[in-house]
Amino acid sequence: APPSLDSLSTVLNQRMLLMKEVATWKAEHHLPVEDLPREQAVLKEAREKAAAAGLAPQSVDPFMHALMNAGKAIQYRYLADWQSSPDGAHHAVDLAVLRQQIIALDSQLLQALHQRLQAGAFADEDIMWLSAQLNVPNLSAEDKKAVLASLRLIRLGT
Ligand SMILES: C=C(O[C@@H]1C=C(C(=O)O)C=C[C@H]1O)C(=O)O
Repeated sequence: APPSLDSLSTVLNQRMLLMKEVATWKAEHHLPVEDLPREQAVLKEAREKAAAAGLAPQSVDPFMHALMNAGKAIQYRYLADWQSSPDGAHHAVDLAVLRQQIIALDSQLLQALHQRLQAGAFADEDIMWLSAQLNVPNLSAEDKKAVLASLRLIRLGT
């Protein structure tokens, strides 16, 4: 792997894999996928963690939006699949627990990004390598591209 991209790809996959669990909870509790107040809270937390990790806080906004858009799209695809054949045996994990895990992963993501950017800007090979590593069920090629493109907008803090 190119330097310091390993943990970035691992944590990105972990965050997107959790979307199946989130969708399971929402299906059981008849909750909508999109929760805009929650997205605001996630974004605010990400800016604070970005600043603490040594990144320019606003520069992570497009990345966080792309991640949350990908996360919602993954959930919608699960819910569409379960419409005709419910995932009956699966026991839902509490949404509050899942959200704590998501916030913890975001913190790790921002730290990994800081480490990576200290070694230099993302090169085309880095993006290609990451693209091959991101393999989560129900993640579309377009959503993956948007997440990867937004990575290049992240800047070190001053
Ligand atoms: C993951 C969730 O679903 C959606 C995606 C979010 C995210 O990726 O952080 C946040 C809020 C929701 O719009 C959630 O509700 O926690």
